[in-house]
Amino acid sequence: MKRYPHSLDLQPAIHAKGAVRLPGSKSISNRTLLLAALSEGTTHIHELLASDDTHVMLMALQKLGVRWEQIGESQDYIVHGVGGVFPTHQADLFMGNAGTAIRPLTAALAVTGGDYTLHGVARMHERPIGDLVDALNAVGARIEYTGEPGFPPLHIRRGLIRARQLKVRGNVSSQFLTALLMAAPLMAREEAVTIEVVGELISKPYIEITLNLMRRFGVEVRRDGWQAFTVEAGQRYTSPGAIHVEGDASSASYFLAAGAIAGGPVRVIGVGRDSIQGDVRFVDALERMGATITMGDNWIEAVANANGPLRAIDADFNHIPDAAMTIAVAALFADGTSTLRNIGSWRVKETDRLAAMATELRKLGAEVEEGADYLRITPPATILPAAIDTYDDHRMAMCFSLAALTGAARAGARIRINDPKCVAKTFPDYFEAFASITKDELF
Ligand SMILES: O=C(O)C1=C[C@@H](OP(=O)(O)O)[C@@H](O)[C@H](O)C1
Ligand SMILES: C=C(OP(=O)(O)O)C(=O)O
Repeated sequence: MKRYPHSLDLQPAIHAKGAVRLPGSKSISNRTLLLAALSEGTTHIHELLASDDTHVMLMALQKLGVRWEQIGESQDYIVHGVGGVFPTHQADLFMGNAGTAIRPLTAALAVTGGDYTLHGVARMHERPIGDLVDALNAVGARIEYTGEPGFPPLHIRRGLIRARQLKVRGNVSSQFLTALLMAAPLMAREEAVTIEVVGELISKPYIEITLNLMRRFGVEVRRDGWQAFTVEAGQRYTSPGAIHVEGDASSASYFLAAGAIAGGPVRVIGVGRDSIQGDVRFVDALERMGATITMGDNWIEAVANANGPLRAIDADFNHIPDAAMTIAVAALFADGTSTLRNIGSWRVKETDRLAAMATELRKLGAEVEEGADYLRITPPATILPAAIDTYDDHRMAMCFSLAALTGAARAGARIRINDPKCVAKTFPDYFEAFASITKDELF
């Protein structure tokens, strides 16, 4: 893994320009690993993400008796599927802070049966999982909390699943529905399984990623809008042979925003117009702010507004909660007050992102109103020098690097990023990639 100093001083950079090859998508990587493990046959995964979140999934699968091999030094892996039953029936699994690992694995392990404990870093033990546990225990799973009720660590024992109809709340995290969907074919051996969503579902595009990958592994899901999802009996995961992981669209957001803020063109390679990741819709927000976006099959490019600064934006960001953090920092460069709405889920992610974002934007001189589920950001006349705390949140480190661009340069401000190594959760080489588009103006 990368070694970064305790803090990183970013020199102001006037222009951002260049091309960046993206690391693999976290959401696709961890879903693909689990589906490949559960399926019949061998799957060749191309360009898996190398990061903390995929590492914990790979290690967990290994402990569960799933065989996989990395091809040389590449990010290509071969996973030998176990056909729906993990060989090891007892394991203690460390899940780091990876929501895309702990939630789907909890459902899969509760259904396949065995004696398992799942735990993570301190923050993981503050991230809710109660809606998923309730949904599973209601149909006969035996999941217990070994710490605070509603949160990991968890102890899973063999239960007797009687699942025809499951109900899950969708307003805290979409990952609970994703977890149940991925486990549903394992429950639907003899009878169809329907999962009903209770109340509002947030972060909807992530469910499309889940359904898309399940289909590629041979399982069709019938749906009634966002309310109910049915897996017919007798469907099994089967390997598609090979699968390629797209570049990460959330990771793309930092570079595209850099192009929109500081001239461009900045191109990201690895994700394009046919992406299955909802976060590619981040470009709609950048366009509304005045940037020019061009998309190819496998790339996206951003150029700044030629006629003046970025325009302020007032929009609902529920569909792209991760990339929306990038907009919050881009708002520092806009011509007025921006409002990011419907982002309440920020409070239960790597940190309380609403509070963290408000605190750190204020250090740079912005006026910030922090609502229960919104942020209103008025940029300062000039960005102040500041040491940005990152709260062990990779996205705080990555999006605040943008504060070192043009506006800051005029003020001569240095931006310090504390604890930059937290980017390892999804993008260990982030700061090298960021330096490459600002060339020798940074560091
Ligand atoms: O399913 C996924 O891959 C993800 C869903 C989102 O979480 P929520 O559904 O909790 O908003 C997102 O923030 C997370 O980074 C990845
Ligand atoms: C919320 C995030 O992660 P997780 O998959 O752990 O929920 C994120 O990457 O921004």
